[in-house]
Order: sequence, then C-alpha cells, then structure tokens
Amino acid sequence: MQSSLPFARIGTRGSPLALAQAKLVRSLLAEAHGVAEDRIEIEVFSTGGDRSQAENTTLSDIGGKGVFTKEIDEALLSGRIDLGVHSSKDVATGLPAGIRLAAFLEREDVRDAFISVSVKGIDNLPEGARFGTSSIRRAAQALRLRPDLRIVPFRGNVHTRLQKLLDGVADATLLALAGLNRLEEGHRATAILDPEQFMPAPAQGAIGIAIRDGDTRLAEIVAPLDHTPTHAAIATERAMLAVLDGSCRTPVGALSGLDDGLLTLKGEILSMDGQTSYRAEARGSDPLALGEAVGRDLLAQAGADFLDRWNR
Ligand SMILES: NCc1[nH]cc(CCC(=O)O)c1CC(=O)O
Repeated sequence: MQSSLPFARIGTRGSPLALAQAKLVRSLLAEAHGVAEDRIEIEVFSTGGDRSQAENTTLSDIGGKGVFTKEIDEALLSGRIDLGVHSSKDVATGLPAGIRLAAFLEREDVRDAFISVSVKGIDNLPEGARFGTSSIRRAAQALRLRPDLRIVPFRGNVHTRLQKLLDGVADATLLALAGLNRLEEGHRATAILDPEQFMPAPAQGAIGIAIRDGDTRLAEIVAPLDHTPTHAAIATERAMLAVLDGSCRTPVGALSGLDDGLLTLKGEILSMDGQTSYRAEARGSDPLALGEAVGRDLLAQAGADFLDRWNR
C-alpha cells in the first residue's frame, strides 16, 4: 500500500525540452532516494508563455513576471504538486512569496549555438540576411556585429524553430546549446559562439527546481540533486539580473565562472540595436553580493534611466 503512494509530483511545461528536463529530474530523484520512477508523477501545465507562442503574440505583449511559471507556481502553492522543474533562465527574478528555487542540476553547456542551413558562421551571412530570433539579447548581440541583419521574429519550441530554418523562414538563428544537447540535437549547431562575444542569458543552461519555501520535506528531497557550483553561479547571475531589472525589455548577458575558488561574474547590457553596450566584471565569495555589485556597476555606467533612453 505504502509503496503505491506518490513520492513526489513534478509540475512542468509541456514542450519536448521541458518534458526531457522533468524526466531527467524524475530519474535522478528516483535514483537518489531508491524509489521506483513511477512513484514520481509528472503533471504538465500550459503557461501564458506557451499560449502566447501558440497565438504568436510576443512575450512583451502578454508581459508580466513569471509568464513561463505562473500556473506551475500556483499549483505548487496550492499543494497540487511538490516540485516545479524549470529552465532557470525562464524563471523571473521575483518569484511569488512562498516559492524558492532550492536546487539546480549541474549546468549544461552555457553557450549559444549558431544554426544555419546556408553559411558556416554569422560573418558569412550575406548583406541583409534574415536572422530569426525573438530574444532581444540575441538580436542585439547579432546586430552589434552585423547591423545590416534583418531580425525576423522566431518563436515556438526548439524543433519548431529548427523546422522554420529548414523552411527558409530565416537564414540563421541562435539557440542555447544546452537545450539542443538535452534534445539530442546538438549536432544541429553549425557553430558554437564565443561566450565572451555572445554572452549567454543569465542562468542559461541550468535546470532549477522550485519548492514551497519552508517545506523541509521538499528541501530534503531535492538536496541530493543540487550541484553546489551551479547553484552559486545561478544565484550570482540572477542577483545581477534582479538589480538591472528585471524587465524582459533589456538585453542582458552574463557569464560566471570559478577562479581559484572565487566566483567570477561578467555582465553586459546592450541597447536594442546593439550599438551601445556596457560591461562589468568582478570576483567574490558571496554570490548575491557579487551579482549585485556587477549589476550596480552596469547601472552606474549606463545611467539608471537607460531603459527609457535606449528603448523608447
Ligand atoms: N526561452 C526558451 C528557452 N529556455 C531555456 C532554453 C534552453 C535551455 C536552457 O537555457 O536551459 C530555451 C531555448 C533557447 O534559448 O534556445
């Protein structure tokens, strides 16, 4: 009888990437606790972000925080599920009260991949080529190098975007190598971009697990899955983002690392057209303090009203 009770219920979005990530968490949890996988349930939620993709509106149209997590957050708070499994970069810096990102799996490759069916790299794109992305960061970083590119909105899940390329909707796109790898599509990358030049999104490549804050049973369940260096890296990148924002209307890149036991963080903000950008970097032992320091340095360089000046 006892063994048929669910051990834990996971909430996730329904995209192939989200499901692959939820299944990975399920198998790691089953292994860590010696329970059968079928005692860990996966419940799929459609979020505002998913619906906007289907309707082909933009994320800024629907706006608001937690567009990829709201429904999962609510199910977590109501007790319907125990764990929310997310791509950390899709989780707003201001989580609802009562929810906490408690564990992060070891980070996948943090870099962006360049994908094209016609050319080997961004430099080889012909004048005025169509660059498919709905990420304001990727658009700004591409336009910085190639102001002639025409940005084409490119939403939908990873497979949809790859198919759009094959269909000739755009000449090239950028995708997170992490997502491609988790879908066993890493071979689709035409080139892997230098993360110093194309700084990834804060928290890119890391699966995060949300729990109810203060629920010690849940904290114990996820603790064995937490990868300490990834946790520190995501904490510092998200702390930087929180200072800057957290408007999804500002192109922001982050790159953290470890150097001689100290955490390092580089951050970048760009104007929408990529023609103005600021960088800051620092090192430290406290992830939150480091992220806040780099974020404040960027704000000071750009001027706190940079959002209005750049993006009007
Ligand atoms: N916004 C969509 C999204 N959220 C997380 C990933 C990739 C996986 C990750 O960064 O963990 C992607 C797709 C992409 O940017 O290519």
